[in-house]
Amino acid sequence: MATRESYSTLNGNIKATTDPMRPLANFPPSIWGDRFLSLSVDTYELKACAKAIEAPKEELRRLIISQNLDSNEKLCLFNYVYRLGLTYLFVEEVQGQLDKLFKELNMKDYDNADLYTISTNFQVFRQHGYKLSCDVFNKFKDYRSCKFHEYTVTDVRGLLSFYESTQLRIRGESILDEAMEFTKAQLTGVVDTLQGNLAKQVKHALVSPFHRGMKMVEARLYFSLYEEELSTYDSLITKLAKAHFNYLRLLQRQELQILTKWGKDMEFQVITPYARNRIPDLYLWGLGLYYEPPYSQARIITSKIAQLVCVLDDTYDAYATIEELRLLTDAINRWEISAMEQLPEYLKPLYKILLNEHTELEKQLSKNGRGNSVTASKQAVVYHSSHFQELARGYLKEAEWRHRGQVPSFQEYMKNGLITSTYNVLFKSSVMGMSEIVTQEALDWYESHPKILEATGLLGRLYNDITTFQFEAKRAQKQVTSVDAYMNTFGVPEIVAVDELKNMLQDFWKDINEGCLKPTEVSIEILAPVVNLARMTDVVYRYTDRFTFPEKTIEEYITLLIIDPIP
Ligand SMILES: CC(C)=CCC/C(C)=C/CC/C(C)=C/COP(=O)(O)OP(=O)(O)O
Ligand SMILES: [Mg+2]
Repeated sequence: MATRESYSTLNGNIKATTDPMRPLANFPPSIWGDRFLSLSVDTYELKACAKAIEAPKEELRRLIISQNLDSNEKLCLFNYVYRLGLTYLFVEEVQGQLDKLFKELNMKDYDNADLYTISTNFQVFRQHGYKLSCDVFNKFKDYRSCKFHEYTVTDVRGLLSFYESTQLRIRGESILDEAMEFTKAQLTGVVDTLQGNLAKQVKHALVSPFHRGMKMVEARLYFSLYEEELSTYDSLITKLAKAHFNYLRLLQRQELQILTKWGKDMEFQVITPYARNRIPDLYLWGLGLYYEPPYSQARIITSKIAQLVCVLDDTYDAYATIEELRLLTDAINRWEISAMEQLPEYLKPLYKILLNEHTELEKQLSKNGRGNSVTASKQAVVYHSSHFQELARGYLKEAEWRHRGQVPSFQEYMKNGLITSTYNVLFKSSVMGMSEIVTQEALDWYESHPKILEATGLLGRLYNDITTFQFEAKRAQKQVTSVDAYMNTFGVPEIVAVDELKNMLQDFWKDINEGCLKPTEVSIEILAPVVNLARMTDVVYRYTDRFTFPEKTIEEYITLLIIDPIP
């Protein structure tokens, strides 16, 4: 690295001679400051809000299992329940009903059904893991002209639901690939001519398709955008949804207060002033992974780990010199407090936090867990620290490429990219946090490199690269990304490389969708945070890097979920 002055290493001890020139990124500061420190949540109020859910929940349970609804009415009800984020309250009931409906399904039933009905049925089955064939859409296509029928174009509600269905496609479903392009083009063409809520629904779906959105935000928006439809259907659902949003909002305020206090106690602002100190934004990631109340511990652990990963990433990419990074990586891989001695003064507090937080986690999980879950979560902590070490080595590899001005082959980049996507660390954080439901079997599954995990990790790596490579190229040394590696390996210009990487993103989503179809390798509860992480990645990196520049999306989402009152 070009340094104004430099550090020298003597027998593993670094001596600061003068200030080196650092690859500072000038990240914008968090807009939240200490704002959430003063959020106080009354425990009595929280309990009362939890209690307010019970009565409408029981009423809705009765409706779900009642014999009075026909199959289409049931699927319609499950669609509302799912889109409002309420399915987890009725897992067994919904599962039992869908099992029966899917078994009894006769494809002939769809002969006279319209585009909206078929698309909604398709979404409900696929969202719950039932592989309803995409052939149900064949009748909307004219096979002589290879085009979708003219009459579909005038059915905007049907088109919208068809567009949402295409987001659930897997590899080989070419009719859904075509339908995605077709519905998107048609909806884009008519959106400005539409009125009222339908206009808002189409506009929103074009910007953020439901399946790829953050669940709780989509639920809140669904509640307001589909209010008329919901209220004509059954006031019971709106009553439950409102009580549920109220409870969740309070719980989230409490969790964010705890995390803000933790961030202040850790003094990130003081020890890593060069890094992104973004607790509320990273809490949003945690919330995106699991919003259900029982996963409070998981949200808090994941958000803390994400903040640690964030300052570590910025230390590697946007502050330390290559010599310092070699020492830091070595110390992280030694994972013992005495290794702190080899670090420059400014890195010592960060190193101490990394180790201390893991020890704290171990203590907390042993204290809270029960029976087998203690053994599994202890094992998860071990895996977690080893993935943290792997992450540090991955970050160093990137730094060495950058330092030498070397561009690796695309294959080599992707192998390391899976590590630097941070997803192995984040997945292990979720395993630790969800300790109540984590078994040794689930842990073994994580370690067996399942396709859905790889697809989610690589989705993160490529999405992040595509939206950040231009910003990162402005630093003192150019960051190496998949865009450079692809251009170099395949000898194509930047525009072609970016296009190819974007196509890969679509394939990763297809693999993720496939991994959620029955029979799944692990339970839906274990799969949920994996898919939700892919959703958060899509939300944050779909257009630009909305993590580094959070005023669009992240700030709007935090305001909607945590600050604004429930209407
Ligand atoms: C990488 C990725 C998809 C992260 C999403 C998960 C997440 C919230 C991780 C913690 C913060 C982090 C490292 C953000 C990316 O920074 P960056 O843009 O500087 O990442 P880079 O240095 O790896 O390119
Ligand atoms: Mg970075």
